[in-house]
Amino acid sequence: TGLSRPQRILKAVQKNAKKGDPQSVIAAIDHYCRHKEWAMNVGDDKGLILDSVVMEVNPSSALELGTYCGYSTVRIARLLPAGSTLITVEFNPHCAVIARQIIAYAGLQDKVKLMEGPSGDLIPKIKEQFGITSFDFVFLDHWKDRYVPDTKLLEECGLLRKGSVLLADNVICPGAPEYLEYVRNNPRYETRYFPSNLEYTKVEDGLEKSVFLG
Ligand SMILES: O=C(NC/C=C/[C@H]1O[C@@H](n2cnc3cncnc32)[C@H](O)[C@@H]1O)c1cc([N+](=O)[O-])cc(O)c1O
Ligand SMILES: [Mg+2]
Repeated sequence: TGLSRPQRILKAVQKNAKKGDPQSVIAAIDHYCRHKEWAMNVGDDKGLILDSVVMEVNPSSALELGTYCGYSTVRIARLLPAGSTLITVEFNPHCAVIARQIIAYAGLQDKVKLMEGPSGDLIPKIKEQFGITSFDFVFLDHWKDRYVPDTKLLEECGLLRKGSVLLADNVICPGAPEYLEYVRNNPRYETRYFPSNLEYTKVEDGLEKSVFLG
């Protein structure tokens, strides 16, 4: 059979982006997914909101749940200060192998640690494995029914501190209703919705930014 969608996205990067230039990698994926073949990257419109929150937080330690092809991994890692680390979690080995190549093509492999496996199993291992005490920033973009259990797990594992910022993709489309219920009715979070559109479409979607109050 032919190439998979992640493989076609990697090919578009190798063909159209400049090695070591994260912005050109982002532009190559956005162009391919807008004009050739849709894919579930956070995309350029919501990506600008992601960028602004990452720049505001300026995290030393960041976590991404759901790497997919590494598009948002590149978006986040390119903005991290020197010496910072982004841990990204992906359980599909085929996606992981593509994401590693896209992250390396952007020249960001020294800032990113990709953990292969299910978030529910890996989150409890992060402290011991990476010596991380807590995350300044977390981007949730994996299966939408995992947002609540993994947020609770991050709390239980002591990986959130007063001021940690959670940013969740797709809270409108495909939707994460339980997650919105959880953070909006929880005195331990200060939460705000950033309206936008589903990647590469005119469909309404947005990001929910939630600050953990400790
Ligand atoms: O379904 C969506 N995202 C799910 C993302 C899934 C990605 O995260 C991994 N994953 C999942 N649970 C995991 C647990 N642990 C590790 N990796 C995990 C999956 O292997 C996949 O690579 C989605 C759908 C649309 N859409 O319009 O339909 C738009 C979007 O922006 C989306 O993000
Ligand atoms: Mg998404």
